Amino acid sequence: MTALLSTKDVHLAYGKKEALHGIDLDFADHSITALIGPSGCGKSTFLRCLNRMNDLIPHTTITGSFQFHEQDIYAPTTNLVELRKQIGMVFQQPNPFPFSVYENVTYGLKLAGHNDRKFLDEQVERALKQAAIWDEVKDNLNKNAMSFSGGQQQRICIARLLAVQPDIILLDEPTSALDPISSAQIETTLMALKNEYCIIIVTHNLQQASRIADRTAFMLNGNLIEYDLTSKMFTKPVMQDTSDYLNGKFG
Ligand SMILES: Nc1ncnc2c1ncn2[C@@H]1O[C@H](COP(=O)(O)OP(=O)(O)OP(=O)(O)O)[C@@H](O)[C@H]1O
Repeated sequence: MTALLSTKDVHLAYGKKEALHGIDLDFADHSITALIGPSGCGKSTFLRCLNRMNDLIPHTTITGSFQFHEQDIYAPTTNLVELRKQIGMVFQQPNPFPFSVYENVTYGLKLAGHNDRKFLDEQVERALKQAAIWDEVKDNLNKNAMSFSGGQQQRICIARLLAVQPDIILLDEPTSALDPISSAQIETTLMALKNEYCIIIVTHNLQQASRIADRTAFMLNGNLIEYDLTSKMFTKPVMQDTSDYLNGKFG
């Protein structure tokens, strides 16, 4: 596998408490990787390392290597705004800005200095189509994004991220606050997006991981226990802990 993003020996401590104990994970382009494991095992912490969201948490120490496009994500010269454009994040609770759909999707582009109306219109349509929400909002682009359903808001947030053409999409339990139909729509959207992006998703939903992820990483107590093709891990896990977790013995 050729890795777009490669991490080695990642340790993270919140104050004196170490939450990640040396994680090595490679992520391929054009694929979905799921991070699974019981509550508190460090999935979200690890995910947030990938676009330096943990930098915002005081007293956090991070060591290890994070190579992305042959660049060290934690190099002092890294431009964080640019990094978070290249490695965007979708959260558990949909968090559109309290503006129109159009303003949400053009937000990052305008920040980057794009003002040409035709260009912005094209990008809005492209991003909303990629996020599979265009048909539902195309006649209401000036409506407040927060007036849509939770599932629609989540897809608007995905479109907002896609507008700035990221390389990697991080998702932290993006469907756990949604109803089953909205969750299924997001899963279908992600399956289509993986043809163009590297997608990394934290999920508690093992069925979801088995449905959409090419590879799955199982974490436990801040350690990476097993990482493999999802089809293999879910049928023939190597480690006993993985087998026990997948069989519902804990977690
Ligand atoms: N901001 C923080 N400050 C201190 N400790 C934290 C912080 N965030 C997480 N932790 C601790 O780090 C460990 C890993 O938490 P994390 O949220 O990454 O796990 P998780 O696997 O994503 O859990 P969940 O599935 O419940 O979201 C836990 O012990 C948690 O209490």
